[in-house]
Amino acid sequence: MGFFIVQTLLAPRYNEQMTPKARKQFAQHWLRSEAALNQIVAAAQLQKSERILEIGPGTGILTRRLLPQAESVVAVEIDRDLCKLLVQKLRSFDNFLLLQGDFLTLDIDAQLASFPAFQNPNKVVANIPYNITGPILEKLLGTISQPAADPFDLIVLLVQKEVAERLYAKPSSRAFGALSVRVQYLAECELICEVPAKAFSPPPKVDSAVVRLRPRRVEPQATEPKWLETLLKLGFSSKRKMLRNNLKSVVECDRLTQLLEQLDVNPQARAEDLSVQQWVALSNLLTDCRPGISAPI
Ligand SMILES: C[S@@+](CC[C@H](N)C(=O)[O-])C[C@H]1O[C@@H](n2cnc3c(N)ncnc32)[C@H](O)[C@@H]1O
Repeated sequence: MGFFIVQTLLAPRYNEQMTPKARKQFAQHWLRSEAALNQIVAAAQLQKSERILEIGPGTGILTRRLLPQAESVVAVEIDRDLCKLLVQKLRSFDNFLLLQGDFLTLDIDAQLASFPAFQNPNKVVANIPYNITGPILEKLLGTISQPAADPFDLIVLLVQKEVAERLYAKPSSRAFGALSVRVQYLAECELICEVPAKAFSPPPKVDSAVVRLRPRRVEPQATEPKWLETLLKLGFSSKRKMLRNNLKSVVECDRLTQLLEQLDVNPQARAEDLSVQQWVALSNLLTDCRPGISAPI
């Protein structure tokens, strides 16, 4: 068994040594740094029995390092011309499967139905296109109200540094925001290393960082996850305002003050001062404020 491309490709012939011109439309920046590649692979803590999903293999520079260390690698690449190149480059690996398509819309489980050796990848390792980081995170982790049914064991991603900072930010820090709460509700997040723009060709306008996400099997439980999502939207709607002002359409100031004190939170706190656990606790205490629920007598 070699590798498979789901759609038949007609593309220019590539010399394996040449690096294809990066296409802006697909946010292509080729990683050049051996040090960064080594850190990504080490962060994935691979076992030979593991199945990897890679998003955007590009020229295959990371894929080539993953293949000898895992049972299988399935990679999703949108650029048809690159798929042609990858097929040529990685033809000697029989544990590689290439799917051509848009990661965001591709039904990967359905595509893998006829390839048992590649089904149910348990880790994700990728240098992703930065322009779709949010939707990729959502597809991998799900949302607070709809977490991934069968979460990955580990996700290692190279992302824009500014996004990375938000993912692992601590409460009350500059970077802590609604994205931090949403993602940290679903996964433990840690910084592995920073990667300067010059580590890529062509260099992106921003620096990057490798992050490791460990999806939680038992997440901090919100009794009404949709309500928590609504509260986060309201709470972070105006970053400079105190939380009690941002939430005044759903709860009276006095009651919120009392609840915040009960949670050991300063009543003058802003949304970013609450930890994920405090957000969950607050939403659980405020379930009676949901639209359509009458206030307690
Ligand atoms: C930043 S480059 C990384 C390439 C390679 N992994 C590396 O480290 O050099 C992002 C890759 O994602 C691919 N890509 C962009 N949008 C995609 C999408 N929606 N689905 C799948 N792949 C996509 C690009 O074509 C490109 O190969």
